[in-house]
Amino acid sequence: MSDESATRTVVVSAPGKVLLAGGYIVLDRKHTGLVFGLSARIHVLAQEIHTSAGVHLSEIVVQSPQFLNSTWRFGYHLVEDGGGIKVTQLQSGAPVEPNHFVETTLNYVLTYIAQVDQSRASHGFEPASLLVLADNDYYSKPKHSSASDRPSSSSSADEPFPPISTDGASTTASAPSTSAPPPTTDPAAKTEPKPPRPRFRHFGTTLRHAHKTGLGSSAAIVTSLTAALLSHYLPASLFDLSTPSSRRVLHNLAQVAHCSAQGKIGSGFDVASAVYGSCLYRRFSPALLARLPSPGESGFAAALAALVDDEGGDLWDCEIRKEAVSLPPGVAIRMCDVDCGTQTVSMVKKVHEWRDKNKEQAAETYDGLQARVDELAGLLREHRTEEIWSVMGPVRDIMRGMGEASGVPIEPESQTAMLNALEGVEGVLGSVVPGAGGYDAAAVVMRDDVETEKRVRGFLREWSAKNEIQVRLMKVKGETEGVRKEDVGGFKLWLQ
Ligand SMILES: Nc1ncnc2c1ncn2[C@@H]1O[C@H](COP(=O)(O)OP(=O)(O)OP(=O)(O)O)[C@@H](O)[C@H]1O
Ligand SMILES: C[C@@](O)(CCOP(=O)(O)O)CC(=O)O
Repeated sequence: MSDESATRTVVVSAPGKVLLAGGYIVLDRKHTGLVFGLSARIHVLAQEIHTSAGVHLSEIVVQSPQFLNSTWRFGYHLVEDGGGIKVTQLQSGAPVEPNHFVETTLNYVLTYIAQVDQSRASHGFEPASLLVLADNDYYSKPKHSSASDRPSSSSSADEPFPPISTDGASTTASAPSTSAPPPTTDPAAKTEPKPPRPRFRHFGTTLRHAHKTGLGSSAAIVTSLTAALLSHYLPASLFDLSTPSSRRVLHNLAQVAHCSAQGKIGSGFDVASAVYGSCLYRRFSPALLARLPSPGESGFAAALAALVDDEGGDLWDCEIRKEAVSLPPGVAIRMCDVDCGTQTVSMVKKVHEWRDKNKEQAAETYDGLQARVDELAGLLREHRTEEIWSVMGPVRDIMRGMGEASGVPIEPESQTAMLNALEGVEGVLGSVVPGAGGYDAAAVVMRDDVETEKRVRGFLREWSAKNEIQVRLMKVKGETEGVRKEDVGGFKLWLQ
């Protein structure tokens, strides 16, 4: 690797999220939500593609080597009338399902880069490879994972999956997946020590069929992909992730791209926490995005850059209060995966229908929940550990009430039964079905010690057996840090 390309190789990671309190109300600018970042991160490694002498490539390749059939190749072109850069997914060989979040992010970020770095227009974008590596907790465990947790020989050979070393890092770059040993049924193999769990597991399925746990994978990937592209293509004088102004650019650009990919239905709390980590969040005015042309439309590039740069500082009216949020020492936020997942969009639609038909009751409920959000943030910030239960219980009651009134399973009965019992375990301080509720992973606020963890694991094991379901305590913990640059050295076995 030349010195020049080494400096352009970058790894960025962004955290997942848990909206501990404030689901639904945070969609309204009148209200706020209490969101924690999570230790589960999505990493994006950006590097140049080296071609043989005389070979000219103009491609951006995004790969998620933990999933089958997850290599997306894009061509790109400049659209006339200031329509920006548009990417087109290239198909070669077996058809690959589009990745809407990745494609949309490329359209927005490449357009922004071309607009702010005018010198680039003359030579376009050098080909680049972007590798997405998600911490294992973003998806439920595959039911029949092989002993090695690596792809079987049936996975596509164009999906590099380096062999795993004992520390979870891979040992060679771009080794075809066929190098993984096939699953064995030899009974003698049972006596062999279990191979170490890889840091980035192969899920043995396509992304579409993966069971997500609800940690905010789309916001984390849009944010880390945006940051990786900006860091890779722009000189440090125009983008430096360690500066507040560049973080603001990243936040604004990732919000716009994520909102567009999501169909403008979210409050943006997940992107805010992917960038800034834990915070008390008030959303931006939805009108902010209303005037922005779509990618490819006349004037899109200039309007996007003006919106993202916000030179006057008066466009983005969201509030991200980091100082309002912390965790008492010795207390952790943990997550319990119930291996189901939830359709947030249809739940939001139904809750809004109820809110619009029952204005008074809804306003009372929303105000009641807001009071609890503020109280809970205050208790945690002031380290009043013994009082946590006294606010988390009422948060659950209000969420359950809102679910019953609107006919939405915000806290489904099965979750109610489990959380009630779980709250009886010594060391558990409170629990909640976070965010929109439903069957995403439940959040548990508990003492951060091995004894409590043992008791909680034991409880979940028994609960799973008794109820013939699969509930498990995930490794992930609440943490405060947002997006960050990672040491490329830790990923060198994924380098090309
Ligand atoms: N590892 C990955 N590689 C590439 N794209 C990914 C990856 N993980 C998630 N995505 C993108 O994010 C989409 C999932 O977004 P979705 O909003 O449904 O989930 P989520 O953000 O995890 O949900 P929630 O907000 O409930 O946690 C996928 O369809 C894909 O476009
Ligand atoms: C319902 C909502 O307020 C929270 C959704 O949270 P989650 O994706 O279920 O963690 C929607 C939003 O704020 O984007």
